[in-house]
Amino acid sequence: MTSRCGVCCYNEAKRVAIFGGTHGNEMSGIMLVNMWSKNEAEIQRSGVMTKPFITNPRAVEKCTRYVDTDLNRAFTPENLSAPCADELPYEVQRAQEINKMFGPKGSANAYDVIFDLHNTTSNMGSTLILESSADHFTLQMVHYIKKAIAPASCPVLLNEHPLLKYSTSRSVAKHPIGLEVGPQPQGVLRSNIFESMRAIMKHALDFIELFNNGVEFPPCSVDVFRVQERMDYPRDTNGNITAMVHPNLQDCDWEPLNPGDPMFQTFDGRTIPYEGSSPVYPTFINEAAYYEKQQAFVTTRRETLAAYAIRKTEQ
Ligand SMILES: CC(=O)N[C@@H](CC(=O)O)C(=O)O
Ligand SMILES: [Zn+2]
Repeated sequence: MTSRCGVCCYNEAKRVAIFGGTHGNEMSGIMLVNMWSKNEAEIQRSGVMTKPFITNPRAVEKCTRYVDTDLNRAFTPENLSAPCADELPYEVQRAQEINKMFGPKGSANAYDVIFDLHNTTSNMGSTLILESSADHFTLQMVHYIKKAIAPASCPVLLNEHPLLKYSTSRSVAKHPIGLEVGPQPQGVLRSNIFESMRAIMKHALDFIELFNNGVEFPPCSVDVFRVQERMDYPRDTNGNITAMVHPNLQDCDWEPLNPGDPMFQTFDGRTIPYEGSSPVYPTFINEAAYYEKQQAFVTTRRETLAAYAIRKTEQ
């Protein structure tokens, strides 16, 4: 809501959750959430209730992405309204439980903010994932985090593509935000990745505390990478991949890929170039979990979003 003076007012963010283990083999987020569950001091802020929570305990137990189906695709209206039944896939049942605890999605009762901690095998660094360019609270938050961790960089991935957007665990909150840090192999804990995640969460919670204390954040602009297109590996008629990510592209997340640049390399050494008409910024390059999703990487375009000034609604 914009008031007459052009400031966007949002309610205080009193209920905040930090999700880990939405994917059971992404270790840094899981370890942080387990650590904070034992000792909450580090994530406590005045006037905020912050709940660390393991979203997919069975997958964590098995150290696998999921048991029956991807939990981070399961928060669809159909799944959330399906009659409860033991025959439902485990993650659909779990999505219903999470929706009861932290939602209901889209309602006034839902948690204010949910951070969802993920790790990627891609060389993406510390990436914040937004689901809406119209949420000025999260835009201001990522602006604050980017400034706080500079000169280290913190790219923002905006996933509001009509077809490529999916129904995430965090989407039950009023203000969902994903944190994706890599590279970290599946099932592996790397101290540098763990510490990067921890630092970003510190700044994110500091922002919420300032906001709740009545600080007004002035209008600002935020550079984001908007999801454009899913690029699959070349495949044969049986669906088997016939090429790999080209060495020139491997690990080059967020760097421009120009028309004609090498994209894939076939097993017999042939180069397959990128044939788009203009430069794009690839990310999630060679993410292990995306082979099954027919995705070698996703292309993005750079965009600058305008964030309105925000402050808390006066009670
Ligand atoms: C590697 C990985 O799991 N990435 C997440 C991204 C996100 O949370 O939006 C996913 O596909 O669900
Ligand atoms: Zn994940």
